[in-house]
Amino acid sequence: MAEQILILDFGSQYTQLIARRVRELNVYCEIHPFNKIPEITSEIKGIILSGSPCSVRDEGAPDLDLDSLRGKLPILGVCYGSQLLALKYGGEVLPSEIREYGRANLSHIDTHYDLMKEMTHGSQVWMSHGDTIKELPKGFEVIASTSSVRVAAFKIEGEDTYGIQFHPEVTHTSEGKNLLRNFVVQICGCAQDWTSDVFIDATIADLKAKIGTDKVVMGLSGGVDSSVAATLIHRAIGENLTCVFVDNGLLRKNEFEEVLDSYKHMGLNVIGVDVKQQFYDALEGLTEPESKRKAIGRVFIEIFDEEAHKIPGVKWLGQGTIYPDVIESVSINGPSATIKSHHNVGGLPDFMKLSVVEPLNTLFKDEVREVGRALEIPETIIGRHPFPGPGLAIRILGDITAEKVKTLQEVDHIFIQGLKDHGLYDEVWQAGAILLPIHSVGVMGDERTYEKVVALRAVGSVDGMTADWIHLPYEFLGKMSNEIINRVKGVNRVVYDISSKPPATIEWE
Ligand SMILES: Nc1ncnc2c1ncn2[C@@H]1O[C@H](COP(=O)(O)OP(=O)(O)OP(=O)(O)O)[C@@H](O)[C@H]1O
Ligand SMILES: O=c1[nH]c(=O)c2[nH+]cn([C@@H]3O[C@H](COP(=O)(O)O)[C@@H](O)[C@H]3O)c2[nH]1
Ligand SMILES: NC(=O)CC[C@H](N)C(=O)O
Ligand SMILES: [Mg+2]
Repeated sequence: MAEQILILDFGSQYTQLIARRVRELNVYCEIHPFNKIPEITSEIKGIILSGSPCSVRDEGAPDLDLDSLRGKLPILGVCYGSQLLALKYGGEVLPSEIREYGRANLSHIDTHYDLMKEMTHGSQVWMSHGDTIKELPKGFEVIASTSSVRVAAFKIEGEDTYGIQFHPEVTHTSEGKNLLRNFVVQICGCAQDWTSDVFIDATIADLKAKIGTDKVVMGLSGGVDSSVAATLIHRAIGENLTCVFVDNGLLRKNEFEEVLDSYKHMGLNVIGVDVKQQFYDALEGLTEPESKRKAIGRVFIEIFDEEAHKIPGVKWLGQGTIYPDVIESVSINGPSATIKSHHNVGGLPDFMKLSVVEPLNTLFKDEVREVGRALEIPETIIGRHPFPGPGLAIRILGDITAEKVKTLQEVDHIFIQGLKDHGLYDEVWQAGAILLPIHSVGVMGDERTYEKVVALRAVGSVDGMTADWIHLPYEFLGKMSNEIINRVKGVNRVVYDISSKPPATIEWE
């Protein structure tokens, strides 16, 4: 892989944003936990120390061996990272009188320093801290201040080590991108040549070297991630790739046929397997969300294993795993709390004697889409809303039956088609319908009804990590409600989900 910036994570909610901003500068970067620092190879051009929910004054606060890094390559400490630098070398960090959260303005900037080049007086910055650097160690110079924070930025004399109290990665810091560019390009000397094309060439070469003449079997879902991953593997090894598209009985209306058809035009070798009943049997009677997810994950693996055995010489299982899936499973204190078990993360069971190949496990969703477009994958696939592997099973609250799936497929179809017909589909990052396990009373044609409730959900997001509900036009929502209640038997009430993530999640289970 090309030159890169290493981001050491102390657990800040903004660490992923730092990575995104650096990549937007066409510079590759990776996030690693502060206590699992990788080998510092010559490809690493600089280090960013992230913020943290911890205080440097806490007993057992996250710490690392800065002596082994300082002076060897450029370092930028952000918030906690800067406080750690100050404290460890003899400075003083104290609780600030007021917890500084929100907008502030740089009242003093020393633009002689590379980090501060082209930053303007009064520039808005985003603060989020409870501690403040009262005294800097000897040899540390203040290079920017706000009216209430004297040490808003510092540099260590004679080396490219910097600290900033504010968060350049947050868009509320109006010149944050300029500051990060100063660090990554001026100070670290990165060439800004990391593009989709570079990624594609390097990945194909890497896949060729790794897989050689072995055979690969891969689960293909019609979604963006697996389609892009399969195309990359196909470019690398051609006919030695076999894709398997599983009809788990939890797909959307007509999806199995439509997706198989769209892959025909892409030259991929795709086998469709109809194993609906196997999934329904495994799900029978299960109501608890995690039990449902685990059962689905298990059957998926069984099916892939069966299919792999049908192809002589298969050594690899291809997966469409992307970077957020990986980050979520390696937090700084070991694996983070399991919020939802994604069925494709966590390794394969022992009985599967296959190695895993995941060409997209360093990319964010929007980057995957960019790569897909560069590979000229049809927009009908690249522009698709994400759809979870466990499918409608996590949108049917309670137990799963074929009849409930049928009902939800009809509702989902009306909603998604409605979004397309009204030019709203591309305004929305992901949308779907949820079948609730409750009945409510209605009246239809003078008759009392006692039928099911569905919820509609449409969110905006960049990478699914955070999301906001979309303000769909009332007229549109009204129309959808009418159509659903009139056309789908057994549904007499429609509600719209107005929760953002966090504190809710996109899927209900
Ligand atoms: N119906 C399916 N048949 C075969 N493999 C599947 C199926 N559903 C999911 N998978 C596998 O599980 C992986 C994870 O699914 P996930 O939904 O996260 O990604 P995706 O479907 O490729 O993309 P998207 O997030 O855009 O839907 C996929 O990359 C694919 O390898
Ligand atoms: O392939 C998948 N397997 C899963 O188990 C899974 N769970 C959630 N999702 C998708 O991930 C994104 C974030 O979802 P949540 O906010 O519900 O966690 C949303 O895009 C969800 O649709 C999944 N995708
Ligand atoms: N955002 C941060 O890194 C905050 C650092 C530390 N927890 C503080 O409150 O000052
Ligand atoms: Mg999917």
